[in-house]
Amino acid sequence: MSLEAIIFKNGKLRLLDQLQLPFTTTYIDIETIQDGWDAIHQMKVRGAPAIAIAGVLTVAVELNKQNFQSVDQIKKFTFQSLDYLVTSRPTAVNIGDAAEKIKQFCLSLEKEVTDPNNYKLKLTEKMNSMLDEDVATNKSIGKHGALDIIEKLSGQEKAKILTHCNTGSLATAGYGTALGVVRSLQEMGNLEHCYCTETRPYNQGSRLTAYELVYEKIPSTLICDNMVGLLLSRQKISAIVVGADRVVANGDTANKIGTYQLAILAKYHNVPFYVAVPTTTIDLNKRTGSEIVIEERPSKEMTHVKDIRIAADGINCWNPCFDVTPADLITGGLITEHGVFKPNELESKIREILRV
Ligand SMILES: CSC[C@H]1O[C@H](OP(=O)(O)O)[C@H](O)[C@@H]1O
Repeated sequence: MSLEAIIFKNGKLRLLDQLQLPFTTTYIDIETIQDGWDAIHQMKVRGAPAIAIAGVLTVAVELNKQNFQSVDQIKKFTFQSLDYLVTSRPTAVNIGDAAEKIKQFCLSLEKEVTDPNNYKLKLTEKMNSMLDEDVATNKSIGKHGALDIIEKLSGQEKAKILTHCNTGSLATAGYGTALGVVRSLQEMGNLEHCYCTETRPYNQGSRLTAYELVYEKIPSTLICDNMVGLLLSRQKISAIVVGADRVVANGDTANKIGTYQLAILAKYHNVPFYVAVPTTTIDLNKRTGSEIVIEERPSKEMTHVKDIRIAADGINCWNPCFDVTPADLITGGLITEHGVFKPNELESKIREILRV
C-alpha cells in the first residue's frame, strides 16, 4: 500500500491530515462523531470514496466504545450518526450512498440477530469491509481504464496522461480511481508520462497527487491549471482521466472545479476525456447535472496559503469547489469497476449490473 489516508485497527480510526501534506505526515485520532464530521468538513480527509469510508468508520468507533442495551438502540444511534455525517459535505454522493447501504444492512441484520453485542460485531465488520472492497474496486477501475487507453495507442506508443485534482490513495482506501488508471498503465509498462494539474485553490494536485507520483517514482510533471491548453497544443496527450464526486443518470459529472474547462479543451484538441468512477459515485436518482448541489468553500482557501495572504485584502471571492461536465464532453467514457461505458449507455448498464 502506497499511502494510507485511513487506518482502522482494533476499533480505532486514524486519518491522515491531508491539510498538512506534503510538509508533514500527521495522523489524527477520530474518537467521536463530531471528530469525524469536522475532519471531513475541514477537508483533513477528502475524496469522494475516502469521505464515505471515513464517515462510516467514525460510527464504528463510537459503536465499539459504547454499551448498548438493545439492537434497537444500536440501530437508532447508527441511523442518527450517519444522517449527521452526511451533512459534512454536500456534493459527493458516496457518503450518502454508504449511509443508505449501512441502514439497509442494519434492517436486514435485525431479522437474524437479536443479541446487541453480536449485532454490533456484525455491523462493525460490515463497516470495516468497505476498506478492502474499495481497494478491489479501484484496481478493477485501473485495469479497465488502462486497457481501454492502450487499445487506442498506435504501434509501440506509450500513454501520456493528464489528470486533475487528487484521485489516488489519498482520496480512497487505496490505489485510487483516475490515478489508479495511471498506476495500472505504469504496472503494465504502457505509461510514458503523467501530467498533473496543481488544482487551485486547495492544491490537491501539487500537494497530494504530485506527492503520490513522486513517492512511487511514476514519471510525471506538475503544471498549473492555466497551462493545460498549451500542453495539449504541444504534446500528444493520449487521454485526460479525472475522478468524480457524483455522476448522474445521463452521465453529467460533478468533479473538482476546473474539470469542465479541461473537458472543453480536450474536445477542441480531440483528446479522449475519461471519468474514472466506482459505482458508489453514480447517482441514478438524479437525471441531469443541473440537480447537483455545488459546494462553495470559504474565501480564505483562495486568499491564503498556509496562513500567508496571497490576494488583496478586501477583494470579493467566489469559491465553488466543483463544476459539472456535460455527458457529451466525456468522449472517452466512464471507467467503472465493471467496464468502460459511454454516457448514454451508463444508466442501462448500471441498472443491469446492479439489478436496480
Ligand atoms: C476519487 S476522489 C473523487 C473526487 O473527490 C475530490 O474532491 P475533494 O478533494 O474536494 O474531496 C475530487 O473532486 C476528486 O476527483
